[in-house]
Amino acid sequence: MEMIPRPRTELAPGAVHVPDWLDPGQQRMLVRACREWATGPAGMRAARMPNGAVMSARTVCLGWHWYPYRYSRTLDDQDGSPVKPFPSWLGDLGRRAVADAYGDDFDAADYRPDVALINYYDDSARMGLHQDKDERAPDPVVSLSLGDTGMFRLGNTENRNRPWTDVELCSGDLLVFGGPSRMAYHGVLRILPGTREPDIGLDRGRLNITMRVSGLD
Ligand SMILES: O=C(O)CCC(=O)C(=O)O
Ligand SMILES: [Fe+2]
Repeated sequence: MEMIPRPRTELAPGAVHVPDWLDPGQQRMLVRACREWATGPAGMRAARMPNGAVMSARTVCLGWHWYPYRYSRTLDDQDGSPVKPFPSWLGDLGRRAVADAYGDDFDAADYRPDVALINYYDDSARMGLHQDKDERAPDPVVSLSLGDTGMFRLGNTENRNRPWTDVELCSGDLLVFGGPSRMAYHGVLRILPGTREPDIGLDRGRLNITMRVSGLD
């Protein structure tokens, strides 16, 4: 947490950054949960893109398993085992996140995320600009950051060029992007090693949890 409070910011219409949304106890609890989800079998892996390139972030999924570029109930690009369940408490947290970010602008009570992607970034990992577009529902994406700060870029919905807004996502920060920003290109430019604070049980690197509504059944 910073000494100088960072303001809550609307980065673009429908994209709201709420710094320090999670208190240290909640962050610690989430790190513990991520550790459990990351453990094998069917643990974290670096997804392979259709062109053969391997992502530098490592990912584990809950509810629906994502691999480039679709969702499945089974880990088709790993051992074929069933995806880990999406816990209802995580959905509750996602609903509170949308309610806090949007206030009355969106009926958060109806927000029912059924997918989470947990990404782990080591010091050199990044994530190229992309859209989250394998979901079939228009609902917002909820993003929670833990550990080292990530330099995040929120672009426009048309292409990977400007305009964009760069923002540091620090441990405990919430970002919700929905509405007119739901299809915004976004990515992680770099990790700022050694910036994690407070002690939440993550010695290095950055965790990011995104919750989404798949629109699948
Ligand atoms: O790590 C982040 O902040 C973004 C992750 C992301 O964009 C994704 O998982 O699709
Ligand atoms: Fe994304």
